[in-house]
Amino acid sequence: MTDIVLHGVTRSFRGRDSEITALDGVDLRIEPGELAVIVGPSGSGKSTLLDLLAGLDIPTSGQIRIGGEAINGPGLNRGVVFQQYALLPWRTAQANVELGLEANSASKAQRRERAREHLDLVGLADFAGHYPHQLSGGMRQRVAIARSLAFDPDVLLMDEPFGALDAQTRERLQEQLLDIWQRTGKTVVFITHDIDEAVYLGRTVTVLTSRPGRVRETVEIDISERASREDALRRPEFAEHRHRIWTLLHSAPEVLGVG
Ligand SMILES: Nc1ncnc2c1ncn2[C@@H]1O[C@H](COP(=O)(O)OP(=O)(O)OP(=O)(O)O)[C@@H](O)[C@H]1O
Repeated sequence: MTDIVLHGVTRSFRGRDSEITALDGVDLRIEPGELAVIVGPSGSGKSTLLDLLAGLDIPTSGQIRIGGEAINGPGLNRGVVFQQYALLPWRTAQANVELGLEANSASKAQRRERAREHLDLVGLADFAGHYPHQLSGGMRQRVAIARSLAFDPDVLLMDEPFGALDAQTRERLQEQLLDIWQRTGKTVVFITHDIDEAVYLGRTVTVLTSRPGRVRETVEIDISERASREDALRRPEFAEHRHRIWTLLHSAPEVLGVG
């Protein structure tokens, strides 16, 4: 299991006549095997943070270490799932999952077997031969998750992965993600706008301030004995955490109109 450490991470973008600081001095530690949720107002640098973790972008200053190693680019120790499915339309679900395995040295038969296993893990074993246009939005996103898990990354990075889905599908996938997380023990970083989703999924929820994004607070989500979703949502701790995060988000300067 792998930890993630951000130390003084700043990312600025040069605009036409000014500089935009998306993230400013972010310090964060995510424990090995943790499901860490990041929330923040629009423009607080959540996607920028995920791109930096994925190695798709590099910080202007500061350092990111994953499993003790400095991040300087993309790597097979990290799987990424974006809001849009990013599946290749001309490949079947099976072939899309195999795609993630083509970069490592597995044989064709091994790739086929691993892709099957992971389609099974997301409940899509019967849809292996279907093309993306034959699948619902939720199914496509499950294929994308299977693809990211198939090459067995240490860390799963998810940028609003359920944001484009209807409420019922979203709830089903949240439950499936918790199940996969418990079964695989991966370190997961999950970005969302949705406070209920954050509290339901997160074992920690880190709240960012509005631009420039800084860590406002990391809230430990401590909900005992979650027998089911309904049970978790009914607990007084759920309401307390929800209220705490709502308050942290809404006391941001942007919302008060003073920043
Ligand atoms: N490549 C870029 N060039 C210039 N500015 C950028 C670039 N990428 C992000 N930004 C700016 O950085 C800030 C943070 O953007 P980012 O997309 O990370 O925020 P976010 O919290 O993910 O927002 P949202 O919740 O709306 O998706 C924004 O002001 C955005 O305009």
